[in-house]
Amino acid sequence: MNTGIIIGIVVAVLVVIALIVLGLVLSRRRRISLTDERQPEVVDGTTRQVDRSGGYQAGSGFSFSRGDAALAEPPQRTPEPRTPAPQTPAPEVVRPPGDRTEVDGQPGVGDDAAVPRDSIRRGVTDVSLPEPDTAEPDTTEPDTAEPDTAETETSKSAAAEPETVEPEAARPATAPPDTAVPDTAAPDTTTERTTTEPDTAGPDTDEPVVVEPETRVPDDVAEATTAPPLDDIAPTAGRIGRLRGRLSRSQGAIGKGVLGLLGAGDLDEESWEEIEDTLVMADLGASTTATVVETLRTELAANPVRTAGEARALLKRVLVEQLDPTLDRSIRALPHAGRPAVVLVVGVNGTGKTTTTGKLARVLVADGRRVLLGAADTFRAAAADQLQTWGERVGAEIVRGKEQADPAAVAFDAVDRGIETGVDVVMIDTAGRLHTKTGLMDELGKVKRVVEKKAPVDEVLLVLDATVGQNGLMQARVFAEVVNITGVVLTKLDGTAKGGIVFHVQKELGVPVKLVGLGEGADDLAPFEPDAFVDALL
Ligand SMILES: Nc1nc2c(ncn2[C@@H]2O[C@H](COP(=O)(O)OP(=O)(O)OP(=O)(O)O)[C@@H](O)[C@H]2O)c(=O)[nH]1
Repeated sequence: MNTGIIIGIVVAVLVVIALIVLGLVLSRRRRISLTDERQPEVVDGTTRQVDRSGGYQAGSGFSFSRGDAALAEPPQRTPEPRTPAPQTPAPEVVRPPGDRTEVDGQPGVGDDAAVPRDSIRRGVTDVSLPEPDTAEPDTTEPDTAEPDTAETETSKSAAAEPETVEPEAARPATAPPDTAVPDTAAPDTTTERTTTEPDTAGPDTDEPVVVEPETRVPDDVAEATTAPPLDDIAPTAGRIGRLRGRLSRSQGAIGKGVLGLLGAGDLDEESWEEIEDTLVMADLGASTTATVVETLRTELAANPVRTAGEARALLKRVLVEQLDPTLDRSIRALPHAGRPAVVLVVGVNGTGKTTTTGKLARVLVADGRRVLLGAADTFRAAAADQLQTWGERVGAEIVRGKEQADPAAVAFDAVDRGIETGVDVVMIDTAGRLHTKTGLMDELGKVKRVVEKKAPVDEVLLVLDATVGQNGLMQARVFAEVVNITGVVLTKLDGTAKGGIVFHVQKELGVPVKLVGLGEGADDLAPFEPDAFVDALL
């Protein structure tokens, strides 16, 4: 055969083979796969929370609502869609100068505190609780006084500082669970501060750090090996019923004590006095006690009870009435106007703010919400560590600052970050403060004002320790003056016979008790429901 013909045949065969291969490749590319091999695209620190809830929704137990204050301000930034959270590490939040509150012509946070921030550290945690004396003279200057000038000076001094922008980015962004982040964040963040930031005067004013454990992990495999295991969260519905036994001490006082007397038949004056004493001892407060006794006397005069059951039903009705079941006890923790809800948690030290913040975050996560925690308790490094652990257990991101950093700056950055990442709610844990330290209270007021430059604060939860009784009320009054409290959380009800404080607190403050802490366990938080609560007491 002619060589030319052979070459022609070979070329033709090669062309045919090439065409077949090309056809196969093209047909593969066009094929639509029905299996999603890219699940990790929606897995990050925040979407994990959604996955985690797995359709598990809170029942009627906890009630969440939208804050209406938000309607006033339009959204400043369009939040990102929920699922696509950043895959790449977002090591530190660095705000452009224009974003900082301190260049808004407003006073610098902490500038009017009685004790300057850059002086010796305030020993908040060392002061015993509670301190009933509220008469400490206020030597603090008004908010709007000096701060501006002082700020300008500190800004200048900061501007003079060398801006050695450094290897910060190379530092692993994810703090290990038990590592104190303040230490890792400490030295180099100062160099990242812009010249107009609030408290550049001191070395302690570092930029808040975002800790988002899960978002650092690129894919499922790595996540499985590095992310801490997430907690199982106890069902949120019907908790107060399940935790009923935790109220046993109060139960003995109010329930058994008063019921025993009521069921004893005709009551003489001595018996009524005993009932009154029992209620006062249980911390119902003089006014509520008087009303309860008066109502019981009237009701019993008209319709004497014949059985223990009737006595119980009467006492329950009278007590529930005192708790005003019509009050709105929903937690304003739902996003609105394209922004996350902002919940501020305040109270003196040791009442259980951090614990409550963590517990509530769990409930929200269980409800399928995306939560960001702001550790604005910068007075106590352990508080931020504690909160971080809570966050890691449920997969919530946390923004924290170095110890002694500006709490308002941390709170501001937490809200900013929450808006940026499109979470549902930002919960800010503040430092424990004593109402007798007026400067500290000023600072708390500022935290709220500064946050409100970014987004309205929807809920201010005052955490009160039920075991301190009446002193808690004094604290509450001072807090109510500084920040507009919208709800009370009564903690440690499991450790006291004075469950009656619930009545007193609500009547005194005119603010509903919304949540109760019934133990140190992660899920020992229950919504306050007057009917179920009184039921548990009796
Ligand atoms: N028994 C009981 N203990 C609680 C409850 N809530 C909180 N605690 C405990 O109270 C202690 C103080 O709680 P924290 O959350 O650290 O209090 P805090 O208000 O954040 O304290 P500071 O950070 O110092 O301001 C911890 O040991 C908690 O476990 C509760 O409902 N019942």
